[in-house]
Amino acid sequence: MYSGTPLKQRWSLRNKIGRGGYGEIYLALDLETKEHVAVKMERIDRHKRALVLENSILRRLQDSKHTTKFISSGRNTEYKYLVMELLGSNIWNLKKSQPNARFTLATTIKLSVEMISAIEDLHKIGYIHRDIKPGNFGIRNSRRTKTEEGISQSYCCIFDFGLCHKYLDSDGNVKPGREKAGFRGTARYASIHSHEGMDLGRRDDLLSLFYMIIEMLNGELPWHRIKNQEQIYRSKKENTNKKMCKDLPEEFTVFFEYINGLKFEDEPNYKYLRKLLTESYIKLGFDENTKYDWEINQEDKSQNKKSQKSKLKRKNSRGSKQIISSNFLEDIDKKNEIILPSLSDNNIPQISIKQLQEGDETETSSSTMEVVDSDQEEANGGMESNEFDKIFKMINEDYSSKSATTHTVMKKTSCKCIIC
Ligand SMILES: Nc1ncnc2c1ncn2[C@@H]1O[C@H](COP(=O)(O)OP(=O)(O)OP(=O)(O)O)[C@@H](O)[C@H]1O
Repeated sequence: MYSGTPLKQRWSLRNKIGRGGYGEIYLALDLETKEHVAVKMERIDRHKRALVLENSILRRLQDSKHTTKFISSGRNTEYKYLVMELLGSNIWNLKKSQPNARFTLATTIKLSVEMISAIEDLHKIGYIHRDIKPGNFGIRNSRRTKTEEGISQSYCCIFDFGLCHKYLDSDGNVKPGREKAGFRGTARYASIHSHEGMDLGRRDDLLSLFYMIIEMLNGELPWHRIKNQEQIYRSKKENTNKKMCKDLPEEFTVFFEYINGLKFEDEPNYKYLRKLLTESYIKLGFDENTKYDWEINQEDKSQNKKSQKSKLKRKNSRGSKQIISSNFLEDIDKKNEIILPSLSDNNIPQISIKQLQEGDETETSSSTMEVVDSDQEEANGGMESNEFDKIFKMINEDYSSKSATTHTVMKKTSCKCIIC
């Protein structure tokens, strides 16, 4: 774990918010702007140099609304680092926080449409992702725009480009598929082609997305509890699209059949796929004002808080002694507090930083790539979702009291409190 001085005298690292196959991600405070950012760190002695590839791809993707904003990159004596926009929760954590750990059809379709755009943007710059999974998509909490198909978007972002592969040659042609390629990605979401050692193409990112769609809707995939890669493969073969799409609108079957019919070199018709899902969305009676599940839950919670607060006010004004359930009195439970460090940071020692060069990119070769297991944590960037919840809750609290330099106090569980 990094415990050094602020990077480039500017980014002061706080909590770890993610860890993965090759790096660790920290919440950091930009001492100049006082904004929170995300910093991905990779040890300098790591020979696979995934962060260099990630840095290069992220810079090239800056015209896309579906990825994080690049802020800076560099290295010190021990680490390479990449500073980027901080997103909210990733999709895995959001899904886990919903009742039965699943999304409604409306949310799943909306997210899927955005994910198709995110994947398309990456493909357009000549790369395939090869590790499409819920832990690699996050939500940007800013205003939304509409897609060509009329659905609101610009909300869901893709990240983690460390396993990307360039599928176009320098003339912009699709490179011929390699006869034999090793397994790539995360077993739970990997396409059958990946299990079979075939070279991966654009279709495989979409096939992984299809598994994600089923998981978002059902909460789990049929092979959810299987760890062994070979058994996961067998389960994927047994659970045909017909079985998995059984209770879903017919557009999902059409979606699967289309991507399943793509050949290695085929360019997917992303617009067609978005249109299919949007049609199903409209048929089901949803429209652009339909909210994401977590927005509805948040609204419910804040409505509850408001009504409880006003009830409390009324009762207090009558001068009575009350025992209340204190979900909303989160900031006074000293027994369960988490301390968010002060926003002010003085004493910043000097540190020498060398910027990464734009062309300093490496394409991770198949022989050196890592196989990522389908472990639950792996779907989520290596962190338990409750760890994320605490941290992102802290950030929200922090923003609401940003001018203060004192500590923000939060509670972990609900309590009872006597109000006099
Ligand atoms: N910009 C960001 N804002 C907020 N959270 C982020 C950001 N980037 C990454 N994370 C969090 O960190 C987790 C791990 O990030 P990322 O997938 O980039 O790391 P990794 O080392 O490549 O992981 P893996 O090996 O699991 O793919 C993500 O799931 C996400 O929750």
